[in-house]
Amino acid sequence: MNSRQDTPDHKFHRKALQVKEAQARVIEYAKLLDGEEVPLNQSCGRFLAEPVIAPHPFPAFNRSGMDGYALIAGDTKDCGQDRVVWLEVVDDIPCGAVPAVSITSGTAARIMTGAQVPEGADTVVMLEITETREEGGKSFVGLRKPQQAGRNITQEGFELKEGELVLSAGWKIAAGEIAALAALGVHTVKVLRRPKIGIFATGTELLEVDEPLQPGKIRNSNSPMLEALVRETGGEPVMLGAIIDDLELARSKVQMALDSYDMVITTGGVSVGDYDIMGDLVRENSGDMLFNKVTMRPGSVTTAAVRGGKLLLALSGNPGACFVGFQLFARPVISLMQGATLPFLPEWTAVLGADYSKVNNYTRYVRARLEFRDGCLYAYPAAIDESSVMVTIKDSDCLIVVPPEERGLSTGAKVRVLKLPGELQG
Ligand SMILES: Nc1nc2c(c(=O)[nH]1)N[C@H]1C(S)=C(S)[C@@H](COP(=O)(O)OP(=O)(O)OC[C@H]3O[C@@H](n4cnc5c(N)ncnc54)[C@H](O)[C@@H]3O)O[C@H]1N2
Ligand code: MOO
Ligand SMILES: [Mg+2]
Repeated sequence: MNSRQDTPDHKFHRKALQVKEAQARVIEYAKLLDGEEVPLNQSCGRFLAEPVIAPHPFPAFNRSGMDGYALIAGDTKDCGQDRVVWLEVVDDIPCGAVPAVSITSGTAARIMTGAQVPEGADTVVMLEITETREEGGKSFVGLRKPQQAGRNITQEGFELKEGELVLSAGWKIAAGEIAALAALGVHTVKVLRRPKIGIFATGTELLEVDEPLQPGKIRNSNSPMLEALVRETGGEPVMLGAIIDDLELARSKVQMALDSYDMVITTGGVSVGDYDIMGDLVRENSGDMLFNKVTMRPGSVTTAAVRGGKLLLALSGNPGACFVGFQLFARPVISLMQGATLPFLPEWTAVLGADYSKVNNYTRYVRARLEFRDGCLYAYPAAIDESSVMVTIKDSDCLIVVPPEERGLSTGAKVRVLKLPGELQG
C-alpha cells in the first residue's frame, strides 16, 4: 500500500480533459447490445431492436363513429322538416359483428359505435336525429334532413396502412407505443437487452446500510444511489458490495466484474490520497486509461479506463461528485447501449432564482431546484452543494452549468441547466 513517502510524482500530474472530450471518449465504448424478446407488458421504457411494420390496416374495417344507422346519403336528398324519408332497416350490427347484408338504395342498418359499416352504406346518422316506425313486421328509420356522405365513418387504414412503418428501430416504448403494438397484435417485442452494470465501492470506512454506526465509519450511501441511478437509466445493476482500500483486492474485483458485466462503475479512491487505490489501479496500466481528471466540479477526479473493450468508470467517493460523474458519463453510455438516440441529459435554459457567488477555474455543475412561475422557469441553487455534501442531491431536479471563472452569477441571470430525470418536486 502507498505511503506518503513513496507517492510517485506522476500521481499528481494529471491531464485534465474538458467534459465534452471526456464524454466523447467514454461513449466510444457504448456498444449496442443484442436484442431479446419481452412480453409487451414488460416492454415499457425499453428500446426497439427492430422496426415494427403494420401487419394489417388499422382500423381493419370501415368503423362507425356513432350509435345510429348506416345508409346511403343520396337516399336522404329529398328530406325536409315536413318530408320524412323512410328507409327499411335490414340489419342490426352491434360491435364485434359482421354485417349480414349490403345496403342498397332504400335500406339502412342499425349500427353501434365501433361496429363494421356494411358494404354499400356511405354515411352513419346518429340515433338522436332519427325516428322509427314498425309496419307489416318491418322496421323503418325516418330522416328529416339530407345527410352528407362520409360522415361518422372511419375508413379502413385511416390510422395505419398495411405494411406501413409504425415504429423504427431504437424507438423508446411508452404507453402510446404499447397501445399501437397491442392493437396490431404484437404481443412480444424485440428490444435491446438491458446492460448489466457491475457496481462496487471502495473504502475501509464503509459500513453496510443495515450496520450500526461505528466511530470514524460511515454507511455506504453511494452504492445504493448508483444502483438507483442505473435502474433509472434502464440498466440492470449488479451489486458487488464494498471492499476495503486494498489494491490487490480491487484489482481482482475489477477483473472479475469486467469479465462478467457490460460495464463496471466504482466509487471512491480516485484522488491522490495514500489509500486512493482505484486511481493507482487505473494508472498502473496507463495504456487503458481514457482520463483521470476532468475540468469539472464536482467530480474533477472522475477516472475512466477500458479493459477488454469494456468500460471501467471509477467515480469519486464524494457523494456529490459520484452523482454528477454518473449523470455526465455513465448515463449516456448506459442509454446508448440500449439504443437511445438522445443519451445526454436534456439542456434547458432557466433564470437563476438566487445569487450564486462561487467562482472556479472549472465548469461547475450546481445542484438546483426548478420552479415554473408566471410562465418562466427558475433554477434555485442548493444551499450547500460541495462535492462532499450528500443531503441536497435529493432536493435537485437539475444541474446548473456554471462556466469556469464566471465572476459570480446574480439573481435573474440566464443559465443553462441539465434537467435530471423525473418529475419536478412540488
Ligand atoms: N490532496 C488532494 N486531496 C484531494 C483532492 C486533490 O486534488 N488533492 N481532490 C479532492 C476532491 S476534488 C475529491 S472529489 C475527493 C475525491 O476523493 P476520492 O474519489 O478519492 O474518494 P475517497 O477518498 O474514497 O472518499 C472521499 C469522501 O467520500 C466518502 N465516501 C467514499 N465512498 C463513499 C460511499 N460509498 N458512500 C458514501 N461516502 C463515501 C469518503 O468517506 C470521503 O469522505 O478528494 C479530495 N481530496
Ligand atoms: O472531484 Mo472533486 O468533486 O472536483 O470536488
Ligand atoms: Mg480519496
